[in-house]
Amino acid sequence: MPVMNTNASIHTAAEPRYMTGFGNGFETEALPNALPVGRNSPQRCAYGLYAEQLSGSPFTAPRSSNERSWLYRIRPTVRHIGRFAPVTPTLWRSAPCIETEAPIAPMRWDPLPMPSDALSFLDGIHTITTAGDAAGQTGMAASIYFATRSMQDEAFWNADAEMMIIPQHGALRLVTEFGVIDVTPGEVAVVPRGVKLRVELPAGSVRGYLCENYGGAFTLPERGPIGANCLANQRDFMTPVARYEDRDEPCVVFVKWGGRLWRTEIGHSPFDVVAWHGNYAPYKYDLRRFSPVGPLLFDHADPSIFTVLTSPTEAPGTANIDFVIFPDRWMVAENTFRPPWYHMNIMSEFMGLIYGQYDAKPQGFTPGGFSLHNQMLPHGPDAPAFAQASTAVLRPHKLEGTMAFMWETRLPQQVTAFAAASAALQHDYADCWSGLEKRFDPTRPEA
Ligand SMILES: O=C(O)Cc1cc(O)ccc1O
Ligand SMILES: [Fe+2]
Repeated sequence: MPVMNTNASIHTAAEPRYMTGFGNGFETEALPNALPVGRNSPQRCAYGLYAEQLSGSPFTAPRSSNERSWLYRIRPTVRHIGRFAPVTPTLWRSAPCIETEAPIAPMRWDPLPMPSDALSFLDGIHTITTAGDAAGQTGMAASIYFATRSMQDEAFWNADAEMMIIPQHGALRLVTEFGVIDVTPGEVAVVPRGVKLRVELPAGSVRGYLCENYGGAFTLPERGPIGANCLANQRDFMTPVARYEDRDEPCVVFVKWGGRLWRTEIGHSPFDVVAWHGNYAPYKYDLRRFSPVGPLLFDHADPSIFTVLTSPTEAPGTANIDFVIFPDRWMVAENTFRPPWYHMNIMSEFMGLIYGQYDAKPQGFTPGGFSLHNQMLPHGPDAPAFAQASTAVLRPHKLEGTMAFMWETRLPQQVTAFAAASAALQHDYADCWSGLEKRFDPTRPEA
């Protein structure tokens, strides 16, 4: 049965409504019988709507990765564009972007302060790292976003990337062609490539993390021996019901295409989809619904056990991006150094902290901050974390009120000039390990 949403108002004040599931063939209509039954392209669509397909994968992609939706809209998207003009570049960058010769090192930044000037979500994207090549559909960009004003009579779509938005401070209302999504810190939203959106701020200024995924669309990881349940469960993903605006007022449409931002002006709202069906649609997920599975007796498992979503590559098990979280969980392993081990990794790791404290870095990694542990560069718990974890009496212990995340990519990440020159860069980051003195004593095998 199609999900009915008869609220055809242009206003977005009403609470959004969602359908649940991941990658379903959803159906939703904001007016009764707006969706054609049993076919995609009738000779004439109901209500004088136009039918349009949005393809997220090549037509011929295997069924498991084939993504497309059918949209029934007031005007086809070809009528949502005029002549495009380039926008004066902001601090938003795309790969490839090699603009600094900053020496290789583990890097960490304090939270960037909230700007005081009027910034929309688009104005306030500050890119920190890029990897791969947007045109080659490989790699990613990690940015911090700020916004101090809602987008109004403005819309945009990202032709270069799927976007994962992780609010860290403040709520966002994402008005999309497919419907409206509200997200707050603790939740994440994913907007597929090509989907138009407007970002509103229902409760004031915001800050958060933005991942642009140039590669394969985020999907759920394989579950292997874990079986059918736990980790991120399909039913906890939420996709909005159809909602449209029938509004003939001027609107500026921005498009991120070819690593540049373009703008065009039209005379109506592009959020004019009255009904849609398909499996290519935006969604949100509450990270607190993730059911962690971990070592129940001894040792520290690889962080891949906490993968929420993965962007695959052609190479099995080799992600373009793994989106991994470190949520509340019990630590129970016996005779174990419980925090992450010291390591070097062929993948490169961008980390952020949404709230709380991260066990490997009790100091210096604060909510809103971020770090980069690039390909094959060493890192691990700081000296205070080592001292604590290697001497603690090991009882079951709950890590509570914490939510760190990692975007881990197979590719090296390039730091932008903005990030390299930022006053928030911690030049003394490496000092957090300087207390790890030589402890070796060949006469004391018992340590
Ligand atoms: O470096 C980090 O803090 C992230 C991380 C966590 C973990 O538990 C194991 C490996 C890893 O890279
Ligand atoms: Fe790591």
